[in-house]
Amino acid sequence: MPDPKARLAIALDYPDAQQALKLVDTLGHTCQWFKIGMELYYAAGNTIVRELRDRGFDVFLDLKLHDIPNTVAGAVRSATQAGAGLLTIHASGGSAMMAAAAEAARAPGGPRLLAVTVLTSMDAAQLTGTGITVSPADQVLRLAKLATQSGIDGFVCSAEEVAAVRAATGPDTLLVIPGIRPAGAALGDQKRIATPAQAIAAGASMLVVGRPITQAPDPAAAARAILDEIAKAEAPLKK
Ligand SMILES: O=c1ccn([C@@H]2O[C@H](COP(=O)(O)O)[C@@H](O)[C@H]2O)c(=O)[nH]1
Repeated sequence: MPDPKARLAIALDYPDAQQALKLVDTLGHTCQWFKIGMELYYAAGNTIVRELRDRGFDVFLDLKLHDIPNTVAGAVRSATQAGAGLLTIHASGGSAMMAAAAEAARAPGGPRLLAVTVLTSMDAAQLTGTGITVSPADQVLRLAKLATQSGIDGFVCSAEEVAAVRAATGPDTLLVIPGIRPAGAALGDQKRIATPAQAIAAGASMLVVGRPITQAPDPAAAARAILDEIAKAEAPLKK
């Protein structure tokens, strides 16, 4: 059975490195992957990426790049220098942007690229408001196929779409799933959600969890409970 630690990324959504590292220290080596999003990266840049790498952790840089191809390729090269293992771009940036990012990521030490399809905070009504009148599931599949053709390694989608994306893109595709809420957890701004067990059973490769851990009274216990849930959900798939 794969180590459940390899299947969980903790979202360090903090305004500065000090608060982020306090949580990292609280968790000890319960977890292996930490996700740095825009809030922390704009405050602490590549310094926090290197700090986590120096402590022996893997870093998922969730910058959701979305710009013209030349600019995104340059951003991928900058992220490569910091040593991030995973980096996100927005699939809605289009095939030329994704192909330029994929080419830049092929440099030695480059990150695996994940294309964000439809944000898990969006439901059908919000998607329609942006002018996209197909369902979130259809839009996720459309963008996943486009990203695959553009040379992208994996996708970010919700647990609601993961089985369909897995069927369309194959067993080796990296499918990373945020919007994870253990039973009874507050939804916050997330709309397309699932429990850790549901997401793993549906075919997720890796789960992203932020507030259910970072805002828990005992973050290390919350992380351990999610790792246990992942391990139990994995077991039936291995029979
Ligand atoms: O579609 C997406 C893409 C990225 N995210 C990020 O994941 C975490 C989720 O945090 P929670 O506190 O567990 O809701 C956060 O950093 C988002 O930027 C996402 O939620 N949905």
